[in-house]
Amino acid sequence: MDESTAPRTTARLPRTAMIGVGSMGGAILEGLRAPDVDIERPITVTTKSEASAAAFAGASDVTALSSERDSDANRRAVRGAEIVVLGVKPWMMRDVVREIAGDLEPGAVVVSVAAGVPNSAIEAELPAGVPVVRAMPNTPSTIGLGATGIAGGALATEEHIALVQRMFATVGEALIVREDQINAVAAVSGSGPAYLFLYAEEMTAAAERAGFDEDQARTLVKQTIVGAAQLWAHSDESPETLRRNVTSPKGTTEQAIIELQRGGWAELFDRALAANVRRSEEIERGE
Ligand SMILES: NC(=O)C1=CN([C@@H]2O[C@H](COP(=O)(O)OP(=O)(O)OC[C@H]3O[C@@H](n4cnc5c(N)ncnc54)[C@H](OP(=O)(O)O)[C@@H]3O)[C@@H](O)[C@H]2O)C=CC1
Ligand SMILES: O=C(O)[C@@H]1CCC=N1
Repeated sequence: MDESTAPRTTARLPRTAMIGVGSMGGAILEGLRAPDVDIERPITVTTKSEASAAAFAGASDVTALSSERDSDANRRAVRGAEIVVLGVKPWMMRDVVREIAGDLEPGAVVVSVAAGVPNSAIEAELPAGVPVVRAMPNTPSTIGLGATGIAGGALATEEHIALVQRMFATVGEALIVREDQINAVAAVSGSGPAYLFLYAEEMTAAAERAGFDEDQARTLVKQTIVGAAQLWAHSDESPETLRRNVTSPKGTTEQAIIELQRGGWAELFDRALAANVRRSEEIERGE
């Protein structure tokens, strides 16, 4: 573990509100709801639609409010919260921040997970002195295996950043980075699960073309990806060594690897990551 990652801790996380619990906010929420996570419960969450809030009906650990049913839902949710996690789309962020600005508890830290929204843009909509921290998580947070980059804004102290790191460390690895690295975190790990799922889709389709039925192809590919990932997780070896362990000299893997390397992966990944970062920069410019 890098020294900028936080150890999992047993200290209780304070009262938390989450504005927007869709794909990403919902993944963080599910991670935080794990029985071994020590957090003040209930966690208050808001959604736009009543249908999304209704999914939490009967839950004792989550209070869900929708802005469709209650136009004050977001303002109500942040009252009493020491951490406010904003999980709405980037282009909704400014309106939501303006909406809650007057109802934040003194000392509350505002955490945005939005791509392409700088801390300064959020700070500009808040009363003077409210600390803001950016986090760039990913969806495996839902099972406690997330990877999150964290960068404090101008008013965030080491304690604020440590608190946010502690929260995200309960749902995976949480690294403190510079804010100018957040777009690259989005490109690598924020979006990263999608690249792996694309690999799974393409590999499954190739397996079907090689003669397996859909179920067989899915089983072979899924178990290979999950097994290889677990093997890496349980090993001190580099991916290169683990790859070489599969690749017998003059064997079959070697031939496939030669073909794959002809695809120019280094340039391909450079281009993909650069396109991802460019999109964050466009969002930042309001495009
Ligand atoms: N998806 C990912 O893997 C990642 C996403 N992010 C960032 O996370 C943010 C959210 O993305 P994602 O989760 O994919 O988006 P989703 O559309 O899945 O979720 C958005 C959530 O916001 C809610 N919402 C919309 N408007 C309001 C409102 N006015 N008040 C309260 N809640 C509202 C929606 O409610 P309803 O369900 O009712 O519509 C939904 O719960 C984005 O800023 C994105 O950049 C960052 C890293 C990874
Ligand atoms: O695609 C997106 O914009 C978000 C940010 C990182 C992952 N998903």
